[in-house]
Amino acid sequence: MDLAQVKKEIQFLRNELDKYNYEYHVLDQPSVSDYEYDQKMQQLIKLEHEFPELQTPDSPSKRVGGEPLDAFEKVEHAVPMLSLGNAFGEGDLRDFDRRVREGLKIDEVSYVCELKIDGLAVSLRYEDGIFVQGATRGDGQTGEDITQNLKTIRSIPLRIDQKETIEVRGEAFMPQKSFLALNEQKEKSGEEPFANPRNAAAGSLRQLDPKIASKRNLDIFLYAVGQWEAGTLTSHSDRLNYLKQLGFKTNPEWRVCKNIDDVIEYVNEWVEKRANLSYDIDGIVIKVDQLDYQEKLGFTAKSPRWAVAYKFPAEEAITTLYDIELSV
Ligand SMILES: CC(C)(CNC(=O)c1ccc(Oc2ccccc2)cc1)c1ccc2c(N)nc(N)nc2n1
Repeated sequence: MDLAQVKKEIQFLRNELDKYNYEYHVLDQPSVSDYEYDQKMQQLIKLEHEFPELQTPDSPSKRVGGEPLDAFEKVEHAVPMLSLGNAFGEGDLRDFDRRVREGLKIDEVSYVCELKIDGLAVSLRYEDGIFVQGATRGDGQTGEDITQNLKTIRSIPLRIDQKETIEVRGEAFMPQKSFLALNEQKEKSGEEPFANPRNAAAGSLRQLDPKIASKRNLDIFLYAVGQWEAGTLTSHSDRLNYLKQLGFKTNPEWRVCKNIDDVIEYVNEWVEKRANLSYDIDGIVIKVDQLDYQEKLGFTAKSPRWAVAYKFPAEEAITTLYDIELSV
């Protein structure tokens, strides 16, 4: 094959692998076998190895992790990653709603309720449609550059069909199944097991060697947009739909609630349903849906006045469950 044909073949393989990856890890609807996926990946890696000048940072071959880093670089977030005030009961939620309605001088305001995934907050930056940088939350202003590790999360798109610079935020996490398998492996090799999936996800993303992170089956749900010049949407729910349209994995359980009574109903529903999820959650995040209302309410020193995290009571039961699972 001449160089032009190699280029075409590489581009074809990349598009195929990106498509398979999206179907499997974002839609959970694979259209090819693992064997066929691996075959195509091996072909791509071989061609990129033979023609290193055709390597690009957004190739699906980068999912398996490159060389280990000596240290993580610091990253200044273009837009700070804020934290959330907490609510511990129905009274706190009604107080939050009252403060919001008084701040807006209106009688009823709709909210978006989202599951609060028990993982690690991260920010993903895309320039010219390419995933160029991923960082931890850090202190909200400065985080650590963990781009290489985040590239190994198969549900993170390495390219999106949007040219404006955009920063999206979400929670990286380890599914319970992967957590139990990892701890079994650690038990077998006499290593200290992780206490919970959140620590396992944080520990995996803090590995300097991306090949380790690549084997940890991490996943992510995106839930917010940070910097985005071209942002013209008017509600948070529209933004969640837009993130999904761009190819990001968003959590399917979010709901628009027309008032605080519906929010409380949603929260109570998930106190029960939480145990059936394949990942850990530690609460529900409630956000004023309309972006102009968010703008009007603004922020305290470190949190938005238009959002709150309802925290579930810390569960002994869950930890006991992991202990039982490990002991069998
Ligand atoms: C609401 C927000 C705090 C994100 N939003 C921001 O971080 C944020 C940051 C600057 C903003 O605007 C500013 C721009 C410039 C300066 C200051 C603020 C607006 C929102 C948040 C935090 C944690 C969440 C979580 N664990 N789960 C879900 N599901 N949602 C979450 N949402």
